[in-house]
Amino acid sequence: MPAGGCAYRVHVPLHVTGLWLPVWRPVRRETGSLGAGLLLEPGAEALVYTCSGGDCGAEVVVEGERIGRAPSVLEELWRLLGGPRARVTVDLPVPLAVGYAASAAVALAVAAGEAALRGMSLEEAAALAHEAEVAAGTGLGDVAAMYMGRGLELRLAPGAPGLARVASYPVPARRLYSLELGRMTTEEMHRGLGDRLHVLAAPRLARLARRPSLERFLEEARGFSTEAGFAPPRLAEALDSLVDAGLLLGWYAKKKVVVAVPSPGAEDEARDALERLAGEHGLKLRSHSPAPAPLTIQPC
Ligand SMILES: Nc1ncnc2c1ncn2[C@@H]1O[C@H](COP(=O)(O)OP(=O)(O)O)[C@@H](O)[C@H]1O
Ligand SMILES: CC(C)(COP(=O)(O)O)[C@@H](O)C(=O)O
Repeated sequence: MPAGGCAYRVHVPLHVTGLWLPVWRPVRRETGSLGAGLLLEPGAEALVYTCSGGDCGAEVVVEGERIGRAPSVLEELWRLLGGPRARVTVDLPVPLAVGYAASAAVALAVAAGEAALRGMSLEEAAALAHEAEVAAGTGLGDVAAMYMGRGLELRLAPGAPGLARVASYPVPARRLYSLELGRMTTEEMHRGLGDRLHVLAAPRLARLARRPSLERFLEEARGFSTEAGFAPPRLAEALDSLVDAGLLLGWYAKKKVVVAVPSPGAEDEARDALERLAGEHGLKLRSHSPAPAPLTIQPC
């Protein structure tokens, strides 16, 4: 930890996409995705310090354990910034490469910290974090969602903050749950999906965009998850039966994370049922709340 106190505190919500359509453009700032996802708390918490020379850079702590090497997205970000000029410590409440868009949260937190000390606008910093995500192959729509969205977000125009258009809808649940099935990088996921991604996601996204609601999002994202093979069939059956029993409003999976939204008033019962399911399948259960705000930054 640097000797002086921190200058800024940055908070970035997590994001789990349920549907996405990559939009590739010659320029990384314009590349992105159309799609929809849920923004979740707790998110990444970062402390920003002034630094000199070898002190500058980032430290990423995952569930209390400092990781040995910085995620690749930070190498891309620093290349765009001409090297680090701040010391940023980022605390993540979830692991990397599961599906919580942890890589984007780290990039955005570090970019916001760098911007604050350099007098750069937050929007420009967020655009650089987006470009770094695209260059690293770790995300397309996560930075825009985290910078602009809250609750349920729909990405209506692709690209970096400044170009993307994001519509947000409040999520009427105090608690949401996630189950972790293992690790999968974004690169592995896209390699596995190949051309099927467009065929599976496009009609579902079009239906959601016509009549956006949490229920429709969950229905379309669940359908996509099962078609894409993110949810093992036995687990999908068990989750569907919790929906049929009225405990869950819905669920979906992306990469190796399942998000389950309880029915209004059934949060405790849903948690008990998910705890049993997690035990049976040897999975990690986490509790979240819908993020009420996008990225925030304040003096320490
Ligand atoms: N223990 C680790 N230390 C450093 N980097 C890691 C570690 N585990 C995963 N990574 C990197 O973190 C990034 C995770 O990004 P991504 O696959 O998009 O997943 P996420 O959904 O968490 O953003 C990848 O670049 C991956 O190589
Ligand atoms: C799906 C993804 C391309 C990657 O998301 P993650 O695996 O969380 O890094 C995301 O950025 C999106 O555009 O929706």
